[in-house]
Amino acid sequence: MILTCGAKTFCLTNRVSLPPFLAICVCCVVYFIIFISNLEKSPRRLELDDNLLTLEHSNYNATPQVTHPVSLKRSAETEQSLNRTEVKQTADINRWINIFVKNPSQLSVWDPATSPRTRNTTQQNTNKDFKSGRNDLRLTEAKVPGLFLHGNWHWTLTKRGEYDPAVYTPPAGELPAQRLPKAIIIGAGMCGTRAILEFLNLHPNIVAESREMNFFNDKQILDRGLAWYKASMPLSYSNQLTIEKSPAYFSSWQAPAEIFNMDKAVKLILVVKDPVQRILTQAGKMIDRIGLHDGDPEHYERLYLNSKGSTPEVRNDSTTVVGGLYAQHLKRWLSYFPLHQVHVLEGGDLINQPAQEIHRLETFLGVPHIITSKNFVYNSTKGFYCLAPMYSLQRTKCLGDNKGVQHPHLKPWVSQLLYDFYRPHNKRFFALIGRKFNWDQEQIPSK
Ligand SMILES: Nc1ncnc2c1ncn2[C@@H]1O[C@H](COP(=O)(O)OS(=O)(=O)O)[C@@H](OP(=O)(O)O)[C@H]1O
Repeated sequence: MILTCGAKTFCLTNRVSLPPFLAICVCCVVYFIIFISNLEKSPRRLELDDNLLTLEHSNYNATPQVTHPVSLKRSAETEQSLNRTEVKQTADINRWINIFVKNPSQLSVWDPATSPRTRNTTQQNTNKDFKSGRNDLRLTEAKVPGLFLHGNWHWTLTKRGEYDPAVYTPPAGELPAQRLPKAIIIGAGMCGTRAILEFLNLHPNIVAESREMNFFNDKQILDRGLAWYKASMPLSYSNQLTIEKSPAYFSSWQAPAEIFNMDKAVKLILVVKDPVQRILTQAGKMIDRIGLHDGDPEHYERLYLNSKGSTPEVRNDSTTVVGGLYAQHLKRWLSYFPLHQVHVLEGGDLINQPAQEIHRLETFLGVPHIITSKNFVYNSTKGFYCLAPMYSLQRTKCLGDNKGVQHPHLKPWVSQLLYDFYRPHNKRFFALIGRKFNWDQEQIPSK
């Protein structure tokens, strides 16, 4: 309407005949629509841990060779604009990127003109996207390494820096697939499970699922079945080993049997630390989370002390306390798995000498020795070893702020009570594993 009126006025004042002018207007409108639709397909930034990769896209309706690099950086703006679905997509993307980082030689630019079969598949995905009204990046359905799709665009991941092919090469011609874990970090919670997962994930032959799946300890999740569990795992090649960590498995009644049913040859990793220090981690986390003061012990003491009677006792019904009864839990595991299938490491050793502990784990897992002390840098602010940058653009990566929390100070009599409580349990644990750790009160490092 507006267009016609405007055109009429323009024609009358300028003495131009109407049809050619209308044709120009229609062209402008068409051009405008094309411009808007291309805006929708313009590159979007994705959340990534490291400024490590370049994502390129090209429109396969246009010339596939024309690519537009997009640097990926974590940014507050991106994080805010992500809705829940997109966050899920981002997690998928990060999982893929994990594979790509480890398998750079498999990266390939997809040329739809020479790959008609893939194009058909991807076209279907694209249609599905449009039908469901979703306009997010789809990665999970892309079957070609290095490629994923968004609308009419195909995206190609390229990386800066890569593993030396002498160190790792994926099997020729193989596509990555999701596999059940061959090793599981079963616990114990608060003892360094995240550090082990992150450190092992440096290894090119190891692919770690970063989420705690809690599959074998939770009946409701277990009911989803092994196929669901497998489909939740990251992509890997056949010469890689998938690992998962869920610290709740260790104290779970059902987890040992269920994991045995999945794979009786699965390798189990158990990290333990002085159970009193473990309690302090839990108390420290509570203080941190709800902003308590060290001087408000009555709040966090409830985690481990029962002060209902006249004399306070250690609460042997609290999960915080029970979590440190290592012998009790390990016994259940050993009724399914032989001890040589369980690698036990001490949390303090992991903190002080991560490279040595990971070296032992590499032996246990049967992967080549690749991770060395060069992969770690001590961060004096954090008070822990962090991951050294692997590539020029990467920064040092420490574990999150919820690791290495400030521990509250225990009153001497409470400390005595806890050490006396755990001593016989620790003794049984040492007898089970055939090793002894220095978990006596005198040995407590001052934090
Ligand atoms: N390198 C490095 N950086 C940071 N933290 C490290 C590291 N290595 C081990 N740890 C110890 O990990 C403790 C937390 O254990 P988890 O990761 O098993 O906790 S959780 O169960 O997943 O919540 C955590 O316990 P707290 O120090 O008491 O917070 C750390 O001591």
